[in-house]
Formats: sequence, C-alpha cells, structure tokens
Amino acid sequence: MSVKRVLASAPAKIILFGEHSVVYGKPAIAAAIDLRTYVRAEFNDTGAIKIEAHDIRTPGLIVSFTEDSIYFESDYGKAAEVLGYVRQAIELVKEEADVNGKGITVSITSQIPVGAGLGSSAAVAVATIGAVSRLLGLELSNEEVGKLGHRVELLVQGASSGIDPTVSAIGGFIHYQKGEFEHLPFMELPIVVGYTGSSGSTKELVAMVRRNYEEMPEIFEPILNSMGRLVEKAREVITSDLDRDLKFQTLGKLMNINHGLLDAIGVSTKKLSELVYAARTAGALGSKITGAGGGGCMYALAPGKQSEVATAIAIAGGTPMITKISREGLRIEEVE
Ligand SMILES: Nc1ncnc2c1ncn2[C@@H]1O[C@H](COP(=O)(O)OP(=O)(O)OP(=O)(O)O)[C@@H](O)[C@H]1O
Ligand SMILES: C[C@@](O)(CCO)CC(=O)[O-]
Ligand SMILES: [Mg+2]
Repeated sequence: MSVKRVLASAPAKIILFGEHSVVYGKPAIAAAIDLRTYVRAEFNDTGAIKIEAHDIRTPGLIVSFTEDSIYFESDYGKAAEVLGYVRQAIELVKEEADVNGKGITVSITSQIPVGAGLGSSAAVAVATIGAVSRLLGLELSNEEVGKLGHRVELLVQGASSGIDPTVSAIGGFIHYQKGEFEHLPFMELPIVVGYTGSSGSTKELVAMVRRNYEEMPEIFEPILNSMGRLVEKAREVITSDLDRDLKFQTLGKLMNINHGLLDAIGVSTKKLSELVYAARTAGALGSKITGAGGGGCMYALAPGKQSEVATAIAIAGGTPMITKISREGLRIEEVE
C-alpha cells in the first residue's frame, strides 16, 4: 500500500557547552529537550511544493478594507526567505527519490520559539526530511537524516557545525566534534531555560564572529581554544564516577567560564546577562547563553533550586521553562 500522509516530529536542543567554537572544529556538548516541531507531509495534484508554516509571523502586512472585501499584501521576499530551511529540506529529499511529477504539501506546527537558541531551524529541517523521505518511500536512519539536516543548514546559513541537526535527529545527550558524535551517559539535568523574548539570527551571529575572528585571529584563537578545553573538562566530569553533587558543582563553574568567553566574543546581550546573573543570585550553580546568542535563551544548572531560579528569571523579565532531556530524536508519529 502506498503512503499518502506522514506526520513526523523532531526536538529542540540546548547546547550545554561549546556553541560558536564548535563551528571552528572544537568539541561541544548538547542535549535534545522535550519541545517539538511537527511536520505533516502529503502529496498534492498541483506538482508544486506547498509549505504551510503556522508559527511564522510575516513582517510588513498590509490590509486594505472595502465595503465588502479585504485584501492582504505582504513582504513576499522575506516570507520566501524565512521558509528556506523547509524548502531546502524538501529539495534535498526530492533529489534522492522519484516523485513522478507529484507535488508535496508540508504543514508545520511547532512548540519551539523561533531564533531563540533552541535549534528551531534544525528541528524544522529534521522533521521535514523525516516526513518527506518516509512519504517518498526512502529508508533513512535518524543519523542519515541528521547529516541531510546539516546540509540544509550549510545551504541556508553558509556555515554550520552540524551539532543542532545531529542532536535533533538522534536525541539524548551528545559530545560532538567535526561531524562525529558520541552519546554521553544519560543524566537527569536539573536545568531551567530562560527566554529573553527577543530573537537572534544564527546565520548573522556566526558571520559576525567569523568577521571579528578574521580581523583579530591572535585574540580569538586562544578564546576558542579555551572553549574547546572546557568542553573536554566537562566531558571528563560527566563520564567520571564522581558523585552527582560534585559533578554539578564543577559543571556549574565551567558554565560560568563558558558564558564569560561567549560574552568576550560579542554574542551576549544586556538582557541575556541579566537573566544569567539573576539565576546565579537565586542559587544556580552555573548559567550561560545557550545557542547562538544575540537574544534568545540562557540556561541555568540549579539542583534543588529550579523553582527559585525560574522565579528569579521571571522577575528579571524573562520567560522561564523547566524542561527535560528528550531521549528520542526524530520520531515518525503517524503514517497513512
Ligand atoms: N516552525 C517553523 N516553521 C518554519 N520555519 C521555521 C520554524 N522554526 C524555525 N524556522 C526557520 O528557522 C529560522 C530560525 O533559525 P535560527 O538558526 O536563526 O535560530 P534557532 O535555530 O531558533 O536558534 P539556534 O540556531 O541558535 O539554536 C527561522 O527564521 C525560520 O527560517
Ligand atoms: C552558534 C552555533 O554554534 C550553535 C547554534 O545552536 C552554530 C552551529 O554550531 O552551527
Ligand atoms: Mg538554528
């Protein structure tokens, strides 16, 4: 029986250590979290690719009212650009299969805030590749979907380490470097994510760091190297047989150092720093930006203090989210 419709989902992520330096070949540690993007893919008879993105707000809407009708106009150039990840994901899968001139309709709903450092671009790419590949009868492993997701990010952003699509596709808690990943022993992490409410574009932030690196390589090299070393130290701690409390204390110190280094390369903002310090004042062992920065989210490690830290983040003007690591990555939810 041929497949008519597929629903797939993929999780958000947090980068625990090593964002930005991972783009320069250094290691990083990330975890999938329990917020998901859902993508439904089905055939249509028009021969076209149709994308219904229910969570994307298009800027520059113009509405004209007459007595008996309403006309809508929009900035269509920007609307097309914002759907770049979904479109590239569909195109890459279509290259691998015979679609017989059929069109594909993709419909997206997401729980992940956009441009907030939680990997919304990777989750939408991974869930789209998962749904469309299954619709077209391709048997791809989650790891292969993650690799295609990395190609999507490279095509749209110009630069990407691949850590976000990898962890979104395979799930769990990973160490990642230059396209290779390793699952770390699963541990419950008592974390709180704080959302500033503003967004940053990963493409622009990665490009800004690259420009500054090229202008002052002698200053940036040692900072990026230190980020890489602190990731290795964090991995040693996570995989050691130290007791949980000692592990958290050292990880907290490493988070604070990592935040300072991210601030030094220019990806923090006043609001992010306010949330980071509010969390520490409320008893977090460590707190830092997560993801590309420039707005978006921070996270705090707060064993026994999650609700105090969540309150402090809210008082400082952020939106707290108490999330859990998702062991599962890409999931096929329904096939009809
Ligand atoms: N629900 C969605 N539907 C369609 N496109 C989406 C959706 N969510 C994210 N995107 C695409 O991803 C872009 C945001 O990706 P970007 O990499 O800048 O931020 P992020 O992935 O949320 O954060 P980070 O990369 O720091 O983890 C959006 O502008 C849009 O192109
Ligand atoms: C900023 C960055 O390091 C992480 C974004 O979540 C970009 C990347 O690794 O592709
Ligand atoms: Mg992204």
